[in-house]
Amino acid sequence: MSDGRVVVVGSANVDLVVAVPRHPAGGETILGGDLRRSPGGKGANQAVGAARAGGAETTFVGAVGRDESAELLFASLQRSGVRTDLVWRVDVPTGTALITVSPDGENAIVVAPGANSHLEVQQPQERRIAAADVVLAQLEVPVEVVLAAAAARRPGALLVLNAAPSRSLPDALWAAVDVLVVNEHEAADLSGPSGRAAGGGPEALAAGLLERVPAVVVTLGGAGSLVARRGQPAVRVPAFSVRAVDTTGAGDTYCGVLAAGLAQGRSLPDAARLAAAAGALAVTRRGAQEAVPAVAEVARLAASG
Ligand SMILES: Nc1ncnc2c1ncn2[C@@H]1O[C@H](COP(=O)(O)OP(=O)(O)OP(=O)(O)O)[C@@H](O)[C@H]1O
Repeated sequence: MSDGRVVVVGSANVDLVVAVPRHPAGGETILGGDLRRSPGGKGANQAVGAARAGGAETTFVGAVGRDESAELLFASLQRSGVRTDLVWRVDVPTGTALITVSPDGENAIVVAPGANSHLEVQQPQERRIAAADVVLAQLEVPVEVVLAAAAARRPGALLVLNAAPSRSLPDALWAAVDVLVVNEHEAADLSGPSGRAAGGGPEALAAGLLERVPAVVVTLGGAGSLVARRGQPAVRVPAFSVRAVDTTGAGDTYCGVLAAGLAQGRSLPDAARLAAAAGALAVTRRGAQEAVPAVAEVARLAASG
């Protein structure tokens, strides 16, 4: 099976995380624990997933500033084997997520998109996209960028869209998507009032979304995922049973490995099984990119299921 070529187009952020006894109220100052800085952003996380856990030849197309945060992101991407030669450097701070975590594990997050808002797809990026088997995108960068990436694909190459965070999609993007990956909330948001009223379960939501795209994957956390394709019965992909420590980044690891599997010529259900193994391993470790497992670990867990 070939390595497969994936181009991930999306966001890169540095996560600044502080544990707090409780979230502060407006106007209040509280003391928290030590500051943790870690590489994140859905695009960068998914690129690490595709390369490190999925084994695909992966290019990340994103934008960062000329600051220390950018260096942290480059180091993490490159450590995982992601090609970073087409990442834009702009005169705007690198995207930053300010995250406080309370003892019950609830996060409060403010994102400053910074450089992510300045991402562009120009000729060098278009050429790399034209050589890809799969283009993987999310919605933390301007939607015009996702459309430009979709337009640069060669015939037969797939656009996998992780429609997160939730926002409505323009018709041109609906028309370009080959595989839509959403969690249950995102599926309900994209389905609108009629989809939600149809009974609400993942099968019903996926059936509604199949009217707009040829294939849908609904991720269901510890309950696994659902793979639905037009004209075929939907397939439930069970989760692997693990001790969850930190669920951050499970969805991103899943998306990266799903894209890698498709680029390597696997069927959607087969790619989803590998993605489930990678997502399960990711929840056993803290952090986002730091928690992404290696290909061999994913293969071992997948073979045990
Ligand atoms: N607790 C868990 N145990 C085993 N597998 C899990 C667990 N949580 C997630 N996974 C795997 O990872 C996949 C993606 O997780 P999830 O559905 O939570 O994505 P998400 O909502 O996009 O997550 P997030 O944005 O928080 O990373 C699941 O479909 C499942 O296969």
